[in-house]
Amino acid sequence: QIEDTHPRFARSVVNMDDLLNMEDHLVSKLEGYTEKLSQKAKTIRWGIQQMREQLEKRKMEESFDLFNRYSFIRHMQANWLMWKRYLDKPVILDELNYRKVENLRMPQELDLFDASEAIRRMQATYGMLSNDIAKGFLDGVQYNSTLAPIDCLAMGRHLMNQSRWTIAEQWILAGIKAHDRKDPQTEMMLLRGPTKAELFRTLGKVRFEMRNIGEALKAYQAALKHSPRDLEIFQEYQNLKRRVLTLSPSEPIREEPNDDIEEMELPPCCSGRCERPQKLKRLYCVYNCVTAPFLRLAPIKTEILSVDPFVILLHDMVSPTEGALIRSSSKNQILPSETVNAANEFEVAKFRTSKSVWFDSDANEATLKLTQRLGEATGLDMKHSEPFQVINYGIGGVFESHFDTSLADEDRFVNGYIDRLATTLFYLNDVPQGGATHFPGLNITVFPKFGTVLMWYNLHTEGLLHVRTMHTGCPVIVGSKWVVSKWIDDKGQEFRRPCLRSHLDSKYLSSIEKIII
Ligand SMILES: O=C(O)CCC(=O)C(=O)O
Ligand SMILES: [Fe+2]
Repeated sequence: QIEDTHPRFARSVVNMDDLLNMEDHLVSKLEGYTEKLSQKAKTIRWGIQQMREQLEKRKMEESFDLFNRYSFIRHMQANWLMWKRYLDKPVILDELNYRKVENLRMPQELDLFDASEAIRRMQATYGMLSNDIAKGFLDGVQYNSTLAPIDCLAMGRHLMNQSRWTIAEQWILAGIKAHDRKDPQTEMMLLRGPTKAELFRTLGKVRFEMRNIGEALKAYQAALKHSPRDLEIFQEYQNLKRRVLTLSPSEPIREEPNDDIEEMELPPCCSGRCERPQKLKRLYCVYNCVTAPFLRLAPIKTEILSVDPFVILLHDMVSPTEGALIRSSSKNQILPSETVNAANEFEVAKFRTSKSVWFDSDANEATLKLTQRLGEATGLDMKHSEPFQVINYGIGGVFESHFDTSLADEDRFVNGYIDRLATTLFYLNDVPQGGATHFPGLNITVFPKFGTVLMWYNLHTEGLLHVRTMHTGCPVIVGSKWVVSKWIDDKGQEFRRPCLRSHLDSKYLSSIEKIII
């Protein structure tokens, strides 16, 4: 059981600084250790040289006189004893000060699990091949970094634990290819492996689980070819042959998880390369100068992405100073994001892998300004809105498809209950690759751009949930993603966005939809 306060390193980039500092500390200590080691080697080399010189001298002498003999015997007895003691004495690792290291927080198994899941989801969403990822080719872009065989094997093992055999096989084959690429390997890399035999043996295991018996046996044979004397592999191979003989066709296979569900959660158009529906193509931009008097002086560039549901982009809504202030003040407070589960409890879920922190609207100068600007740009009453939530996603970070509302339609009009009428998402950085906000029902994919706000109504004008507002925070491929969300309550906006029969009557509203023409 992991404590609640564990930093979950893979779920954002903000704790990466801690990890880098820790690595820096450890490396410096290790450096101190190697200095001591080389000092020792230097002393030994000096001793060898001394002894060789003495030895040569002694060999040249015709006969051993008393002094010579005495000194030689003393040398053989005492000096070698001294050397033995010196050689036996370990070069103390106290430099590393393990106790201190233990106190620092090291990534744990759970962090590797998070990181592996992030790659799995990213791969599934963008349809990437394992071997491409291993070679640094990510969704059409070639990067100058690769994954080592050991990383590919770790991915393979992670997927095997989830019975995802097909993709596990792909990763192990990528590991074998990475091995063949013969990137320069240090002694340490060779020491920790994996050997090619280990990779083939794992391949054999996966293929057996897939009931691809012929190929499983072949993989084991390849493993034995690379390590003919490995008793464990040999025994496993023998067991497998025996198992095959007794394998009944009715024996159940450990089935792979259902990918159709996965496609719902991680929609295939996060890349933004899917065709937009025809009726969404004739949309337009306007300068909004109508939802607040101040906008007559400084209109807001507003781009309509969809009329029904109403989805828009508001441009240039954050200044660089405001963005920097929000990001820097959230850094020390940000924690793994929580969501509400079916039992109405908060939990750190698998389908939302980010870190976040709440800020009141008047938390600082920047949040005050953003609140005011958002009120003007939307024509809605910010007194009836939730605090800001600052969110950071790390690599592979996602928020799987969901709705932002929390009530069922029949509960929405019960007195006292408040729901999220609109969502506003401020993008606080340009994400180098991936990380779009995507609406699977509309095929709209919005890539983060600093200072832009994405806004939509979750409820249509009759107050019911608009099912096409389902949306996804797509996996980040490269870099990290900073967003700030603010949800606007339905309660309190009755005069600005009253109930209407149709969104086509929007001209009667005082809120932002009145820009629809
Ligand atoms: O990060 C995104 O793009 C979406 C975030 C989101 O949907 C949410 O916070 O509810
Ligand atoms: Fe959302």
